[in-house]
Amino acid sequence: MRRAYSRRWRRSHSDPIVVFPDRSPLFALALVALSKALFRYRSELAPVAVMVALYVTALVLHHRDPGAWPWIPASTVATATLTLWHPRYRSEEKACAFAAVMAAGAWLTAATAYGPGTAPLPTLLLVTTAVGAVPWWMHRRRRARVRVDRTIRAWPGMSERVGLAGSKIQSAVVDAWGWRASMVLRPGQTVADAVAQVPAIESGLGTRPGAVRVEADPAHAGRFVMRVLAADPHATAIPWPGPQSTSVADPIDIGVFEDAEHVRISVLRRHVLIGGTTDSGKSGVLNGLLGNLAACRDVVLWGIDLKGGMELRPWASCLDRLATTPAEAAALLDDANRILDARAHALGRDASRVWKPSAQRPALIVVIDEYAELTDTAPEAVDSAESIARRGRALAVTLLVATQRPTQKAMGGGALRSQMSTRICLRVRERRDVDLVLDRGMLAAGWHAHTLDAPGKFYVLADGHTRPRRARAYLVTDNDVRRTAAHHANSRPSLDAPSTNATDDVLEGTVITPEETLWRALDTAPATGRSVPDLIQLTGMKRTWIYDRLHAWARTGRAVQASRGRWRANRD
Ligand SMILES: Nc1ncnc2c1ncn2[C@@H]1O[C@H](COP(=O)(O)OP(=O)(O)OP(=O)(O)O)[C@@H](O)[C@H]1O
Repeated sequence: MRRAYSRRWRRSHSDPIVVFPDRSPLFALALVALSKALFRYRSELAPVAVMVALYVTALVLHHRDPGAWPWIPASTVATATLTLWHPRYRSEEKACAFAAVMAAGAWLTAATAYGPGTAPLPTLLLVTTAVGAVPWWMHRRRRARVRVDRTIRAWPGMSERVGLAGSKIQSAVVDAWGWRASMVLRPGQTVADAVAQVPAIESGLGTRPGAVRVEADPAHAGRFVMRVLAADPHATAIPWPGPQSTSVADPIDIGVFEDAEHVRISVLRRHVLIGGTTDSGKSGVLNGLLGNLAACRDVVLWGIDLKGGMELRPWASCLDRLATTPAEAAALLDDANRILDARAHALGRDASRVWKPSAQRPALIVVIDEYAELTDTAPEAVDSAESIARRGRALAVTLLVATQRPTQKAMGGGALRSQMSTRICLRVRERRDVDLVLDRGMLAAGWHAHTLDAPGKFYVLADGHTRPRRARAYLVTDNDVRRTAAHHANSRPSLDAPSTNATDDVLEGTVITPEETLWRALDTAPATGRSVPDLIQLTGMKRTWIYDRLHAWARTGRAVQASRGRWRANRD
């Protein structure tokens, strides 16, 4: 249940004014203190107020018309049923409200008929109120709302103590993880002032460190949103739900924000930069993206992994090409440029402006894990990468780049980084790295990636994500990767004819996919075939992967089992 507190709230919740005769100051002071306490604890005292109201109603009804009691059960059932349809309540809340209305109605019926003072009705009322009050008192969001009410009331004084004197809470919303408030700054104050005061605000509100977030309001320099988290929704790893995308045009769900909203980013026509220190979860984010892209029939995936293929090898069966040495990487990027030329030519012929991906004309995504390795070991490839970054968008050739620290040197100059329109910043070691990954000025605007405290936590700057909101990526396990890669390996698309023709003349000598290696091994096998252990060693792939391909090719007559456990190409 969400509830907005606005100016209306202030009008209807202003402190009560107590009027009393000017005779006894002590009595007057006691009355003021009591009425203030009753007002302050009105939410906690609500069950007692309901009990008193029920008793008085029963007293009046019993004295006026005790025979009217049959009307009460009918209206009770109608009211209780209405609570079940309330759209803002969750099912447990509806069940509690239903039970409370039914119990109150039953008691009121009996008390109207027999009189509220007739035993055991008073005892029953007391016991039922006490039992019914427990879930009310324990209710997490009721307590959160009360805390928010009190904070709003205390803010004028607190704002001075936390260094934001004159700022105001304009409205507040309680949600599943805590609450957030629209704040108005005093003229002259800036969001940067609020960001600088975050630790003081946390101390003033009495929260744990790290519970308060400040987000600028893009529409007004004198306003911001203050997010207060009662509990950290990112405290534990969030399991990967598996691939959700079926087309490269679908935004990919890579994790969740703190308010449980999903983080969806587009990779079609948008180059992606993933930055973060070692062990911050870069490969996890890459795996989440690859897991979804592997399930899409309109994108071909190429990979460059200069850490010996450690990160991308598990996806080999879904990658059309995988480069693991600097020479292979340079050749791969060269080929991607040839594809760009061929596609540009094809588009010119068809008088089209952009390459629209389909299963027959797939997009091409080049994944580069640890870009700094590429600039270090294959500097000649940097121009090719930059050319893809500059020209690739319209031609549906996209880069997905991960790096530990995207300095000018590591990125081979700033040209590539400036083309990356989607930035994912995981934990960085130094404050200034935030501006390196995201862009200049982002640290000052509240994108505090240096304070992220667990792997997989990140900030994202992309279309539709322009505020500094913390998110956590799904945890993609090795098992998830194995299962997803095996599931989609046989249904990957091939490049379109213009793209294939553009690279055909240079493919000789470049790295080939495990599938191609397997086919060559079968094609050159002796008449007695090659053993499965040999095929495993030649391709570097698992037994199940080998058998999946062999059986698929055997079904189409492409390969045959020469003898038990030995296979070759069908030459008949
Ligand atoms: N989203 C996540 N949730 C929880 N744990 C995660 C998440 N992502 C990664 N981890 C854990 O963090 C550790 C490091 O992750 P990962 O290898 O992805 O980091 P990295 O930044 O790629 O590291 P390196 O730079 O050394 O390659 C792993 O043990 C992994 O299980």
